[in-house]
Amino acid sequence: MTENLQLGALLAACHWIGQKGWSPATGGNMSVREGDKHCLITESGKDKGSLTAEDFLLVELESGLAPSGRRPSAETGLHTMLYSRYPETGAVLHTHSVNSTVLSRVERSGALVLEGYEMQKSLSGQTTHLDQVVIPIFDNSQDISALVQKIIASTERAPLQYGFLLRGHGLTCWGRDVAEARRHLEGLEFLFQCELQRRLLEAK
Ligand SMILES: CSC[C@@H](O)[C@@H](O)C(=O)COP(=O)(O)O
Ligand SMILES: [Zn+2]
Repeated sequence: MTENLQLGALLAACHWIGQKGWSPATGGNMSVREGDKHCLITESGKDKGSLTAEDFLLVELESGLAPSGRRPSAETGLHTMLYSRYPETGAVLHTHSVNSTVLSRVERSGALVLEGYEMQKSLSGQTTHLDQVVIPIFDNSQDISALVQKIIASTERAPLQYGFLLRGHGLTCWGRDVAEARRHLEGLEFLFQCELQRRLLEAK
């Protein structure tokens, strides 16, 4: 296998995520596309803030299995679903920040709607604070296959863009490459913090 040129950028992103406190206690998982049929994803149970290249496993998109026999992330199915259904996806970041965990519970509906923020433009394709950015929220489940099926069913109503929240669990976001996925993560986390503070201050 030739070297994946995105892996260095992903490792740097994982270390940055660790420093931000967005993947505490082994939470989170990260991956990059490796051609049409594979991705490289974090091994299950690793501390995501101190990963090395050896902690990434080659996984088949179709089966979700690692030919090496090692155990990929418990949430591999969410990554392989994104690479399989959205061929432009090049990198996926799943994190467990306090803000994404809390906001996904405070908002009880099936989506977080963000509007009025200049930083919405950190998301590719967004050009104005006047538009609405809709981040779907799916109820958390330990049955990742069932969760993937629910998410796929929801895409018939609206295709996924940028990211989605799992209630009480965290954020999964992606991009065409690591740099874009990282910008989406940082932009969304900024927006989540603004939205939580706005709701707190405006609460009667
Ligand atoms: C710290 S428990 C978190 C896990 O259950 C899971 O949600 C997670 O994000 C990390 O799982 P992993 O199998 O290491 O990829
Ligand atoms: Zn998780």
